[in-house]
Amino acid sequence: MTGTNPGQTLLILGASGDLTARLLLPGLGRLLDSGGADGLALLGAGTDDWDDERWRARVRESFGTPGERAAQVADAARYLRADVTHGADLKRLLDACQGEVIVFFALPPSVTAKACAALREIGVPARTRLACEKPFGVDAASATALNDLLTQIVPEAQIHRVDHFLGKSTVLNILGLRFANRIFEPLLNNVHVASVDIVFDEDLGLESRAGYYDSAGALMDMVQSHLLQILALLTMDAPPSLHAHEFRDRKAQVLRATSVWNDDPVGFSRRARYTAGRIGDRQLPAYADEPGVDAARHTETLAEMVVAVDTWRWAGVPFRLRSGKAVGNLRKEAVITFREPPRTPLGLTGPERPDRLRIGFTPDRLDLDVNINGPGDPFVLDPVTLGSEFGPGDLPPYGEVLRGVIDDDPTLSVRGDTAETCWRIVEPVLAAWRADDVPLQDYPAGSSGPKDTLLP
Ligand SMILES: NC(=O)C1=CN([C@@H]2O[C@H](COP(=O)(O)OP(=O)(O)OC[C@H]3O[C@@H](n4cnc5c(N)ncnc54)[C@H](OP(=O)(O)O)[C@@H]3O)[C@@H](O)[C@H]2O)C=CC1
Ligand SMILES: O=C1O[C@H](COP(=O)(O)O)[C@@H](O)[C@H](O)[C@H]1O
Repeated sequence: MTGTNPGQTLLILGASGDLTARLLLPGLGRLLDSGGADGLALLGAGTDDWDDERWRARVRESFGTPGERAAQVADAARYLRADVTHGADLKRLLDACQGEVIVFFALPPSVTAKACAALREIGVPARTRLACEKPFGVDAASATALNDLLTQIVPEAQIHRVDHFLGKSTVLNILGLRFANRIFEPLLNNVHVASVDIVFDEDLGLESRAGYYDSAGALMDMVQSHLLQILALLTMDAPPSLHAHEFRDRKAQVLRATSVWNDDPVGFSRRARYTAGRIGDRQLPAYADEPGVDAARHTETLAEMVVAVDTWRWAGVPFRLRSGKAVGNLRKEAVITFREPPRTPLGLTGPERPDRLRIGFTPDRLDLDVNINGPGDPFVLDPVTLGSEFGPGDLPPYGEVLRGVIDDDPTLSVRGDTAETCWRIVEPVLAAWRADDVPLQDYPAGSSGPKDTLLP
């Protein structure tokens, strides 16, 4: 144990996995060195025949260049071999924990469900927290079943459904942008806003994740989870405080009012899959030819859908959501496009483009495009862009997420009912795609995406 508080053990189920190595441990290392997790012990578990030393080497490698606090935790980390779907193995793991237990399910979703069923049988120590990765279920029914199972193990307040986008400082900056000044918030409604685009196009391809991704696809992987969370932050009413219950109530309200535009999933969704192509100096094979992919599944690597947020404030404004893999021109931003001014005085001429507020998620920026008088002739309009960089956050997203779990603060986790609501929003689109009512388009890796798009 390190630190001075009574202590907690972070029990990572799936210690040898990709999520643990690439995201979870680096976030933990930074959190430890910031002083945000004193007294934490680390126990890894998995089916691999590792010992403490092998696990400590993995932890150190993922911590990068740790400071003193993180190095201490790495040196004291322990590993136990276990099949986490077996109650007896889980009991052995829980018995090896000191202080309060945080169980992080860094497991394939089907294994998580089995591990939860086993935990329900054996019970867990008081105040145990459960941290579940996305995807949370595969549809509304399975999310409801998983919620039922989890709440038979611990109360809802001790369940953290992780969405690492909510730990991104740029995403959280939406709150400051909207609610810490008088400039933007009065304009964010259907009187002034024509449309909103939330786009997360990545240049990454499958990256050897067929085992998970081929049964998920872009709609489940990104839109159902992360992009709907961004939509909630952009559309919710101001919460009186950022306490978990108020913040999560506000998000839940707008998501409950959200549905496919015109209730028409065929007209207002698009799906596509990348073919072979080049991105920078990388040559990507067609998604369908990637190892582990079953081409007949028709898994989409790019998804688009348009939703309505049917509230007084937002009725009539289309929200276009899109995320794609292997896209050439990176676009990771939310763009709020304003309506035209009611009238431009006669005598002012020149090019006009819509006023836009752009919140960039990578790079982390804020840009406001507005029409004003430019240099030279004062009667000729000129579009200008006023921009600013958001400062970097103290912690990476998984550091923020882990801080919430360790501090027993569920603000940045997704509430059970909201997880189900998000499935309800996308289910009509999933059904239309399964019925083949929306054609699966192609786009070459490295291109800007499919021809038939719902984005302007
Ligand atoms: N990787 C990523 O970038 C992201 C992943 N996620 C989510 O995180 C979760 C884990 O994903 P990822 O790390 O990529 O998956 P991996 O397949 O890389 O890792 C899964 C881990 O679970 C272990 N495991 C499987 N079955 C058992 C079992 N019965 N008992 C004990 N351990 C078991 C595996 O060990 P072994 O191989 O030895 O069986 C492995 O260490 C998934 O829900 C995924 O959706 C979310 C966001 C990003
Ligand atoms: O959860 C996921 O997010 C990443 C994108 O998030 P980033 O923080 O790494 O930019 C995405 O690539 C991945 O497919 C998805 O599972």
